[in-house]
Amino acid sequence: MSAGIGCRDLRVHAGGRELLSVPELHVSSGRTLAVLGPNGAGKSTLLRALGLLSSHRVSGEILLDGRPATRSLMRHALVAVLQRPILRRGTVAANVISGLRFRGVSRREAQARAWPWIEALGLASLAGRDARSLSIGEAQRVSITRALAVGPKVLLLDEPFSGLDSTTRADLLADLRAALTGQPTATILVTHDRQEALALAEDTALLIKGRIRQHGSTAEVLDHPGDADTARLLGFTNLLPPALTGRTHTLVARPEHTRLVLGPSDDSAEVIGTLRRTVALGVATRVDVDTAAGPLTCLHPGDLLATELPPAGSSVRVRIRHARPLTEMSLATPS
Ligand SMILES: Nc1ncnc2c1ncn2[C@@H]1O[C@H](COP(=O)(O)OP(=O)(O)OP(=O)(O)O)[C@@H](O)[C@H]1O
Repeated sequence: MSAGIGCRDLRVHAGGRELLSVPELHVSSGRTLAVLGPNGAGKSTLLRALGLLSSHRVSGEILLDGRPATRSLMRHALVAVLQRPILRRGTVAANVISGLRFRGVSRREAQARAWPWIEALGLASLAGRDARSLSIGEAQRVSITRALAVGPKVLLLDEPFSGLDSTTRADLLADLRAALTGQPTATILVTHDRQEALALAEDTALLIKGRIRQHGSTAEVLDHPGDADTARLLGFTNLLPPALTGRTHTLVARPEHTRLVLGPSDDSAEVIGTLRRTVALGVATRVDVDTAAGPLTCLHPGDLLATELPPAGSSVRVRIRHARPLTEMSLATPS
């Protein structure tokens, strides 16, 4: 019996169509899985189905510690944190404690158990504040602290960082990762942001059109797209088919690894194209190039002077560093 949450032959239907089909998935206690996918991929559908929270037609098995989950078992095991924090009236401390109180823990014990989490998540100075006066970032921090204080077997996070500014998000991600380390919680983070997957999750599953296309360690999955859809999702937006490169596989590359060749060069790995447009982005300059096999985007660091770049319509050479072949990864669940 494997501790954690999982599913077998999970299918979800609504509105006369299949929204999700996941033959097998398992997240062990103590590990975090990021489910990364574009809008409409089925991420929230998967999360709700796993938590037995779905209002759609669901078939298959949801497993808690290797056994079929019931609603009552799941209610005790699970805490979910959603995109918009829902806080109760009262102070920050009262909100953090409320998760434990809701589970029947006495006030005295709830306070004793919640306080270390209030301190660990940096909320001590806000503990007496009215929760309704908090910023969205502070409110989400309270919501996450309330979830952690419960010590859940399963923690489901549905894009909880998406409304936060980048600094607040980075801080909360780091604090959450530190707080989860060593805890026997199986955590699933739904996100469309690969930086969040990198910051929080040891494992990542790529979900596209209701199917898991890749699943493995986060570092491996994020760097090894298996098809054009996953390449786009992971930021490898430049596709180079064999006809363009002479290689046996299609290669993919990130724009930041794709540059115009601005000086003389006889590098045989270059690609020929026509410069379509140049856009100054402040910290970088984007150059769009049309090739015989489709468009390529180059990203040059800094603000390139117009005089350094050839005019639109010029024939240009493009050099690609760190191109990756599209290679199917194993869909096996990581241990
Ligand atoms: N009741 C319904 N009937 C038909 N289709 C539905 C229903 N509810 C959701 N869907 C569809 O299911 C698909 C998956 O939705 P879901 O909210 O799970 O995606 P998501 O990956 O979480 O997207 P986002 O990142 O935009 O929140 C979408 O195409 C959505 O339109």
